[in-house]
Amino acid sequence: MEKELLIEVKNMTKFFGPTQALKGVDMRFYRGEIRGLIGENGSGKSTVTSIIAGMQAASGGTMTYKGQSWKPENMVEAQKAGISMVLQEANTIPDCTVAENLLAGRFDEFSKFGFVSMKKANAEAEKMLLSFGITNIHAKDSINKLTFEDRKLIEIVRCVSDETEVFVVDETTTALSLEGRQILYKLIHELKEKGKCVIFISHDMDEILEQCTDLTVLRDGNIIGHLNREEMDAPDAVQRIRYMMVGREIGEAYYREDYDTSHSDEIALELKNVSFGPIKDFSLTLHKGEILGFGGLSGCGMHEVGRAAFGLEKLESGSVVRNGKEIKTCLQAIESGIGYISKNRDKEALILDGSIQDNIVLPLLPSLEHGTFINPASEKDRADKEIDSFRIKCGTGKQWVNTLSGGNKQKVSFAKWTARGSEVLIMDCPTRGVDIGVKQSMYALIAQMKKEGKAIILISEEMAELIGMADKIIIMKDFRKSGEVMRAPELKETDIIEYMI
Ligand SMILES: Nc1ncnc2c1ncn2[C@@H]1O[C@H](COP(=O)(O)OP(=O)(O)OP(=O)(O)O)[C@@H](O)[C@H]1O
Repeated sequence: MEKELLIEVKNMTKFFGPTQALKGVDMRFYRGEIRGLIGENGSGKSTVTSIIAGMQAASGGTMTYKGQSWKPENMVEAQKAGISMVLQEANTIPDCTVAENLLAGRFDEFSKFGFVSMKKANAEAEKMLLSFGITNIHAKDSINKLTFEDRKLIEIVRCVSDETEVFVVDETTTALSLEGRQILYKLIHELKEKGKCVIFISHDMDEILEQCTDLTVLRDGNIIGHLNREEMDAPDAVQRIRYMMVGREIGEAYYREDYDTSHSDEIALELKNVSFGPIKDFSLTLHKGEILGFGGLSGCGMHEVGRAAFGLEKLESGSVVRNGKEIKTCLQAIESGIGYISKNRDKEALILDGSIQDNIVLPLLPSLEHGTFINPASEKDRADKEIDSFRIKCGTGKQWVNTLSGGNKQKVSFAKWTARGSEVLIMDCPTRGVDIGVKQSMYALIAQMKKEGKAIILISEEMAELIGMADKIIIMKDFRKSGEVMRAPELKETDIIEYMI
């Protein structure tokens, strides 16, 4: 059957100053498809989709939507016309309830004589949540109290309505919990069945191959090619897609290949009977040369443990200890050689209105000081070294972080701790949003750090990442440790899931 064309993009270009993000892109999107978009960090995926969704204008080219010329002024216009997009970064309105977030811009529907009936609004919000199968979040909940992962779900619920014709998901899965991912997958398949179009951006090849009906590969602002479902099922599909993405062969070796779980007896960091909020009496010991993985479902407490280990949580009792000293603040943590890559990249990991260089050198400034003077040349050298080794796609280190693509921002939040030579690294979803080539280098770097005797806490929603990298995996459930497994060739995801549910 002939597919019905929904959106056509012709010869689209986009310039950001000297950077050309799109170099004459042609694309067609049809009803009833889940179109994957894949490509290295900075290849133009978010740029092209954000233009379709009205967030910014193209520099050149044309678009049609349902056969008519399409040039939206803003996201609201696009959303009203049926095109909505979930962004990579957190995008909920703080200090409001879940209902206020979900119904923002729609309160007229629930008001009479200027008075809003919150009862009706809350009932509507509750209905929306239920229709997505979300039962653990409620209309009256404060959005501030929700986890990062649950706030991402709220964004999805807000974006999709009966009127949605095109739903763009920009690298969202890695921000969700494992349950959140299932809700998203169910949703996109329902939309496909209803003849809508889903544009699905992801760096996870397995996810793309499982969920999408078609795939488009971008590289450096160009479309490199398309694959249909049959081509995606071919035995050489993964190799072919990788080659299209990076323009060279990428080896299979991805995670650690060794099974050596030995480490020094020396303790690098200890959490001793720590209690705060729902976490009660939690202890852990991290040794030099050890990679300690943490996994679990949404709200299991693993992200909170990472924060506490970096001095970000106010403890009710117990202590965080490194080298015999208590760590009570993140400043003390940094001074004692601890680094922390937060999952909440834009809010906790980066100074968005600052340069790449400033972000990278900030934690190591004391080591660059000569008296009261900091040599600008050494700042630049240290930053340039990290920009090179992480292949951060930018003009110069002076470029502001908020102009980088999502994956390139993630590289900066990783690079600032490697530049500092942190002895203990707490990584909360460190490879979030980075492409396969960089992921490979990050994993190699983590394995190298272990060899150098550095101590690593790896918190991850990716079970393959935990199995592939950790010496020991601690599984959490309901804010407690529910299980523990050791690295082994025969270790499978099901061995971990058993302790999660
Ligand atoms: N506001 C901006 N100012 C300057 N450059 C920008 C801006 N937005 C995007 N760019 C640049 O445009 C290029 C394409 O970025 P885009 O976000 O589309 O990449 P992407 O394929 O979505 O990457 P990722 O996988 O990392 O999310 C990058 O080089 C990026 O730095």
